[in-house]
Amino acid sequence: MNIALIAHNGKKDDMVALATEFAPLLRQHTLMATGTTGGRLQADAGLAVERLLSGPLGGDLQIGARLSTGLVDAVIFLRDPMTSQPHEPDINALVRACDVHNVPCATNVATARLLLAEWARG
Ligand SMILES: O=C(CO)COP(=O)(O)O
Repeated sequence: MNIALIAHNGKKDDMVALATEFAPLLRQHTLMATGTTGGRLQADAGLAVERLLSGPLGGDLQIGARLSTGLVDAVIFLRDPMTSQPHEPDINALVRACDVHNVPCATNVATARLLLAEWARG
């Protein structure tokens, strides 16, 4: 599967912890991420990740465009609901694209865990 991983700054530590815990599973898939998230996943979780643009520079839109053409099978997007983002329209566009194309999109750690645990089950 092609999996997109994205985390806002306040959630990046949570993303690294989640990815580290599920690293054996994630290594079996093709991973992409927005720029800064991808850097953390490479450096701190030891994962091979394709890094796209940073979110505020269009990374969410890149992932949304791929997803809309069938190139993304699942999204883990740890959004920070306590911090407003300059690129809120891009974020909404990505989440909307997931709904339009019926692609699983976990926006918090609890849901991400359910998804990952289900994939780990096979
Ligand atoms: O802003 C983001 C998602 O909306 C994440 O971007 P970065 O991974 O570059 O911080």
